[in-house]
Amino acid sequence: MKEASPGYRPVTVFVAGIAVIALVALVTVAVVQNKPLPKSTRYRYGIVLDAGSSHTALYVYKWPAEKDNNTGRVTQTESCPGISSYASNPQGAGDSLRECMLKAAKWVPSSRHGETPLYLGATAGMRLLNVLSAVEGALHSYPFSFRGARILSGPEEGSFGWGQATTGALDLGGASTQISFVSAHFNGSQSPGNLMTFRLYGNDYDLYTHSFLCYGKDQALRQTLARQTQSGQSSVSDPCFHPGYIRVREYSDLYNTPCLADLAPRTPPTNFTLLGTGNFQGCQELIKSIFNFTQCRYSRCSFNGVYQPQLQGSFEAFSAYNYVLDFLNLTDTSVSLEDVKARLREYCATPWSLLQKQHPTTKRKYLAEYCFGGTYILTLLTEGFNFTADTYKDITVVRQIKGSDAGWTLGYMLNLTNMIPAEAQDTPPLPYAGYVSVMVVTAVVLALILLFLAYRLQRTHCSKPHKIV
Ligand SMILES: Nc1ccn([C@@H]2O[C@H](COP(=O)(O)OP(=O)(O)O)[C@@H](O)[C@H]2O)c(=O)n1
Ligand SMILES: [Ca+2]
Repeated sequence: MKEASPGYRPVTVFVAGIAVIALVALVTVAVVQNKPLPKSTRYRYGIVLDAGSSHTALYVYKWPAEKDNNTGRVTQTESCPGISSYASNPQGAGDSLRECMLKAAKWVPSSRHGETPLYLGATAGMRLLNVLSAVEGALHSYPFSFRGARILSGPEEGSFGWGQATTGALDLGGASTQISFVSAHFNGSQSPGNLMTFRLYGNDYDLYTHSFLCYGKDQALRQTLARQTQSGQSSVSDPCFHPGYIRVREYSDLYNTPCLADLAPRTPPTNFTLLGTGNFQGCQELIKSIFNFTQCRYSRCSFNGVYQPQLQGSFEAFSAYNYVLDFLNLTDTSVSLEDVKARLREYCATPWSLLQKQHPTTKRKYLAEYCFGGTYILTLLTEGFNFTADTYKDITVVRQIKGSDAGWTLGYMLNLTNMIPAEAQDTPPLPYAGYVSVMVVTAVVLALILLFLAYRLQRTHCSKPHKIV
């Protein structure tokens, strides 16, 4: 009997060869071919300027380049001066955004500048077209893809700030305030002007939304001052300011707003002296006087004859709701309305001199107005929007919604870049890491099977007794 030859059979060599080639090929494809994009181009960016009544805010958004539907993370924000204050100096309005825009140019990788959309949306009191056109000119000079500056309508301002079907949005700005929510009792037939319809992820939504111009925090305050100066008083005792607060204000300055058009006394003195008395109750009465509750031609109204369906679901409150309630330690809405009132009663009565000592770093203008702000918020929510002791708990005060700064800017950008998905998404593609893992595991398993097969073939070949021919 002749000993079996120790050499490999060609079929064994062939199978083992295939195994090695398969392994190398698959790992190569997985690792080399599907290399992630270089860091600087892995993301896309979008910039939105929110030209509000009190300041302009810049938001830089960032999302993975392969997934336009995965938008929504705000990466940087910056506050620039308000462009409305440049009404008489349009050139200055454009220049005022320079610092903000230079920061944006640093934050967005330069290879992405040219394709990064840049939008400016102006809200509420910003109907100053000459300023807007100057700003447009200035924004064209940056390396981004500028897509225009425009004024948002009230419904747009309200509805783009709304993000989740079950959660309403409450936005309190300086010039206007917005309320938006989905209500089973609303289909637009009662009041078509308050209806915004959306198709999102395969569902249709009928959103109720209303923007109250002149009922933002600053314009509401001016309205209360107007109530107290209608006969050209030279001194005013204002319950919404702290005891000991005293300030001389100019009539021309106070009445220099469309919200108080035709209300200015005919021959007022130049100035009036504002004296704080720090009385919550009195402040609330004064604030109530700027709302009209008497006329309503619908089944139900909020105020000023504006239709509002029954409140429904939870709410997220942001902007000045957040600034003011955060300062007053009142963002916890599980605190009862009675306790909120007690806190405001005590806070408004705090002497101005003491308050300044307690908060040396807070901007004086803001500090002086938190008593008014808190009282206004409480009154707007309960008397205006009809929140009750019970439904007040449904409000969450937020700075951010789902990781993005709360507000209308993200919705505005997604809408203008056609990135709001109307239909439900297909199963999402495998992320890069998942893809590589699947490829490597498949390759290794395949190679192991083939190597095992080769080994078995070789063994059968060696152990089988060879026939002697
Ligand atoms: N840190 C801040 C910023 C703004 N505010 C006030 O919050 C209100 C809304 O500010 P905003 O800039 O969101 O208003 P708009 O510019 O959108 O009209 C204004 O009355 C500001 O004076 C504040 O109390 N604390
Ligand atoms: Ca705003």
